[in-house]
Amino acid sequence: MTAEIIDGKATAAELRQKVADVGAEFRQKTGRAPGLAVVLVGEHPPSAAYVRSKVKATLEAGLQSFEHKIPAETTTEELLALVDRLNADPAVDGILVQLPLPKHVDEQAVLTRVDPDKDVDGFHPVNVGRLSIGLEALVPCTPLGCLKLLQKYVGDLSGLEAVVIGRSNIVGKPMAQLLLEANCTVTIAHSRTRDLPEVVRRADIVVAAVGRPELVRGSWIKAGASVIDVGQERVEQPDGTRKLLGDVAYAEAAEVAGSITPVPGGVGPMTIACLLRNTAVAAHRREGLPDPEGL
Ligand SMILES: Nc1nc2c(c(=O)[nH]1)N[C@@H](CN(C=O)c1ccc(C(=O)N[C@@H](CCC(=O)O)C(=O)O)cc1)CN2
Repeated sequence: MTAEIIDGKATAAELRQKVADVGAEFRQKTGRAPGLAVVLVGEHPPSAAYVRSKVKATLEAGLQSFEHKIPAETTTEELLALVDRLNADPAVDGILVQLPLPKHVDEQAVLTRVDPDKDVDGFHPVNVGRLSIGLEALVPCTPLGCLKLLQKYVGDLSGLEAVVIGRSNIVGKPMAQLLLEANCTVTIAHSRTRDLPEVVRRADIVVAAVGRPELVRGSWIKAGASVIDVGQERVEQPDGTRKLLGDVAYAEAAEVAGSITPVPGGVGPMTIACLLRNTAVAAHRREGLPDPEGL
């Protein structure tokens, strides 16, 4: 079998266009565009690149962008004071603090200071709790993007066996919650899981979010399964070039799977599209408008 390639780039472009349409309608109703504030602390090159992409995508969708680039030496207290100002700013519907933060900053204190109604990353304990009991919440962008890809390419997920590899707060845990909400039978596997290949072999859906390049081999994949690869790491090749690799050995897995995300061009673009989606949703809720349809 040769797997269908799950096109995250095209799916993200469709979602971004929908956000642009919804944003234009919102502007007509309220006289302003939904606004997203992005905070970058320091100059970690990959984070700076992600923030540039987020700002560009925000402006292309016709949303308002507020960019705050602050020095790496910024203290937790100074960052909390900035978050307080953004919480109080009526033009800001969404706040995103780019991770990772410098080591001296209390990350949990910062994420917990963001107004849960503006928490477009879905990392605030209120949103984490709401997601876990099936209430309306702002949901983390990467797992939401994975779910949208699965719903588009697989359809109804009800009753399917899903294995999520990785238990991070940003991807693994919320991904498992979303799959459970979609009526999958969910296993969360991690570094202490015994016989990981055997656990993965029973999955109809595999989400690999473990940060270990090409850990998941083709021989682990059940024929016809859908494989979502969240990993991305630049790995030096024998010829000295650096290649972006996912957590799944793509060529091997694509011979067995029913569908699979590439790296790049799979999950990554969906993360940014879902950020815009969450900003549009947050703006509607803050204005007391019904959630926009089709997002
Ligand atoms: N506050 C947050 N910080 C971080 C998040 C997050 O969701 N919120 N996620 C990651 C990084 N990230 C967004 O911030 C992100 C990662 C990757 C991509 C992406 O489009 N990747 C491309 C490949 C890019 C390349 O060539 O290097 C792809 O997969 O096609 C977008 C966003 C950590 N921090």
